[in-house]
Amino acid sequence: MSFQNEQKKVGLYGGTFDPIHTVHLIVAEQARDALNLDEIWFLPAHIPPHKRSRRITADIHRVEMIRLAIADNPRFLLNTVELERDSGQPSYTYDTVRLLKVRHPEVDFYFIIGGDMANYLPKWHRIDELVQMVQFVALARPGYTMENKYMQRVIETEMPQLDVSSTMIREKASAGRSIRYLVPDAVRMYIEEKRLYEA
Ligand SMILES: Nc1ncnc2c1ncn2[C@@H]1O[C@H](COP(=O)(O)OP(=O)(O)OP(=O)(O)O)[C@@H](O)[C@H]1O
Ligand SMILES: O=C(O)c1ccc[n+]([C@@H]2O[C@H](COP(=O)([O-])O)[C@@H](O)[C@H]2O)c1
Repeated sequence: MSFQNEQKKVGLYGGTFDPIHTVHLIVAEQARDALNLDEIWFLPAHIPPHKRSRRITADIHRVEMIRLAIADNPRFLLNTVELERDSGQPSYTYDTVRLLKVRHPEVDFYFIIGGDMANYLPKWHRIDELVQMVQFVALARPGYTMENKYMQRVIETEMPQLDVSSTMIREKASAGRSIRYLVPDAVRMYIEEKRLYEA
C-alpha cells in the first residue's frame, strides 16, 4: 500500500488474453503481492508483436473476458490503451509504456511477464531503451529458462509453476472438452455463449 505523496505502484500485465485464463490471474496476484503493488492494469494487445501469424479473437471479446475475469478484484483494472492505438503497427510495449508514463506521472510502472516472454526480451522493440524506462518482473513458466543479458535488470519472482496456456484452452474448447476451472466461470460461460473457439 502506498502512502500519501508516494508514487503509486502499478503492475502492467500485457497479453493477448485469447482467452484470459486462471493462471494469468495467479501470475498477476503473485506479482502484486511480491512487489507490494497497488494495482495491476491488464493491457490487452491489439496486434501482439510476436503472434502475427495466427488469427486473434476480436478485441471486443478478449476485452469482455478480461472484464468478467477481474470483476471481483478492486486492485485489478482493465486498460485499453493498446486498443485505442490503431495504426496497423504491432502493439509494441515501448510505445505503450512511453505513453502511460506521460499520462500518469504519479505512477511507478512495473511490467509483468511470464518466463517464455522473458526469453524473448532481446527481440523486443527498442528493448535497450525499454529496460531503462520500466522495471520488468518475470514469473517462471514451466519449460522455460530465463537467461539473457537483460535478466540482470529483471526482478524474478517465484510462483507455483502451472502449465496452462490460452492455446490449451482454445484447443480444448474447440474439441468440445472441459475448460471448467482453467478459466473463471464467467469467462467459460461467455466462451460457450459466443461459441468463440468452436471448430
Ligand atoms: N502458465 C503461465 N505461467 C506463467 N506466465 C504465463 C502463463 N501463461 C501466460 N503467461 C504470461 O502471461 C502473459 C500473457 O500471455 P498470453 O496472453 O500470450 O497467454 P498464453 O497462455 O501464453 O497464450 P498462447 O497460448 O495463446 O500463446 C505473457 O507474459 C505470458 O508469458
Ligand atoms: O514490444 C515488443 O516488441 C513485444 C514483443 C513481444 C511481446 N510483447 C508484449 O508482451 C506481452 C505478452 O505478449 P504475448 O504475445 O505473450 O501475449 C504483451 O503485452 C505484448 O505486447 C512486446
